[in-house]
Amino acid sequence: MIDVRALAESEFRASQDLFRRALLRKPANDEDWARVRGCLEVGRVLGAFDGGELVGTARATSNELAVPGGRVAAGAVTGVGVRADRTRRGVLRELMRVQFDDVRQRGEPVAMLHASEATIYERFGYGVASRHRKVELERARVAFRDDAPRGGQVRVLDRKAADPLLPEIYRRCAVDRAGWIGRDEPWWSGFWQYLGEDVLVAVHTGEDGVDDGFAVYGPNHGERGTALDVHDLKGADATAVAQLWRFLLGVDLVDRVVGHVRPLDEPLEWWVTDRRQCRVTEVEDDLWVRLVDVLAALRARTYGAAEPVVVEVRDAFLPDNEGGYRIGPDGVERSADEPQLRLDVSALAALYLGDQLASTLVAAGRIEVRDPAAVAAADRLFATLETPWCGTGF
Ligand SMILES: CC(=O)SCCNC(=O)CCNC(=O)[C@H](O)C(C)(C)COP(=O)(O)OP(=O)(O)OC[C@H]1O[C@@H](n2cnc3c(N)ncnc32)[C@H](O)[C@@H]1OP(=O)(O)O
Repeated sequence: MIDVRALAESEFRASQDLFRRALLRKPANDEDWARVRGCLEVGRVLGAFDGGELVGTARATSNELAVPGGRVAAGAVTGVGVRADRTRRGVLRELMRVQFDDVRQRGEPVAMLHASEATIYERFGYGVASRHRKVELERARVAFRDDAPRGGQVRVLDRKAADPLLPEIYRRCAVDRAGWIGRDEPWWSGFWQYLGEDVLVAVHTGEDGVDDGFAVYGPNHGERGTALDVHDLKGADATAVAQLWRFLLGVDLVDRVVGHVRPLDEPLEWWVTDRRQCRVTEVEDDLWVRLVDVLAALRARTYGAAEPVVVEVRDAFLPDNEGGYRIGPDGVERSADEPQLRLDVSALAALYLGDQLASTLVAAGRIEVRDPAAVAAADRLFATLETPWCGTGF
């Protein structure tokens, strides 16, 4: 019998050690623990017990998620692990059940996570809501086109000088892209600690004198020469982003610049003279989203101009979400009308931020079509101009 409860603060470190062991890592040293401790919220660190022994853990922090046309309160789930001698006995299933109850009670319509494996979370109703890519550019072969955006100034700062500036610039860079999440002070200190001392920061200042973008990067010396790893790069507009890339590609003694966790629609290949030099070496799932309260989550976003569509949602794990929803530009209601489309809540997550078109999920067999006219309408309702992108690990 598995018993899941919120852990007392005195139990937090044991749960973190269990999580790290589950990820095949050593328990945290005191310095790492102090950093992690700053991220933990009392009441949101769950422990699963079997016969009084801690055998699994999962935690969440209170955050928000940008959705098309708005923001929604979201539980950011992380620290999920089950002791290796107790896996595949339903421990995670119990943790997920209790965590979703808690997320709902806190009035968060959505839970979100980054997954260690793509095979774990769909059964609990999560779906891939955004993706990211990795890009590599051979510095010697890359030149910016004359028509690429240009303007403002880039200055280099060391980490300490950048520390107080970046949270504010990050907020300024949120613009309207779905997938953005908040970064609090413990997040930033964890980020700096994770990257260590050998990173630099470039800050872009716009023509108006306001800092509106940054890149966090560091050298990586390997068999293929020296790469600049770009760990984080955000800009309030295309000029800030292009100017930061231009700067990075101009740093001396560097063979390659590697952008990690970049948005799929970043127009890098359009900015350079030889687009083949912008090599996309990975496309991966970024944010997994779970619509815990489907009605509230659907109501948190706006929709494109199209006829409303009645969608039947299946949700085996949280069955009170099951049923029909009428989704249109004027809002979302529960509906008892004949459904035009049927889909699982995990497939709805793939539509939610605009990552996938309904027609793609129809072709994938993930949406059952009762009324073919509804497919094009659903495409127009859910589509967004920018691809969703989170780009923030947690
Ligand atoms: C957000 C994050 O923190 S991501 C980090 C996740 N943690 C890790 O990857 C650490 C290593 N792995 C683990 O600790 C565990 O294997 C966990 C947490 C992934 C799964 O815990 P378990 O207690 O074994 O899961 P549980 O027994 O509840 O499984 C429920 C279902 O998921 C399936 N499942 C669980 N883990 C996996 C997996 N890694 N791959 C495929 N299927 C899985 C089970 O087979 C079971 O399927 P069923 O519903 O058809 O019976």
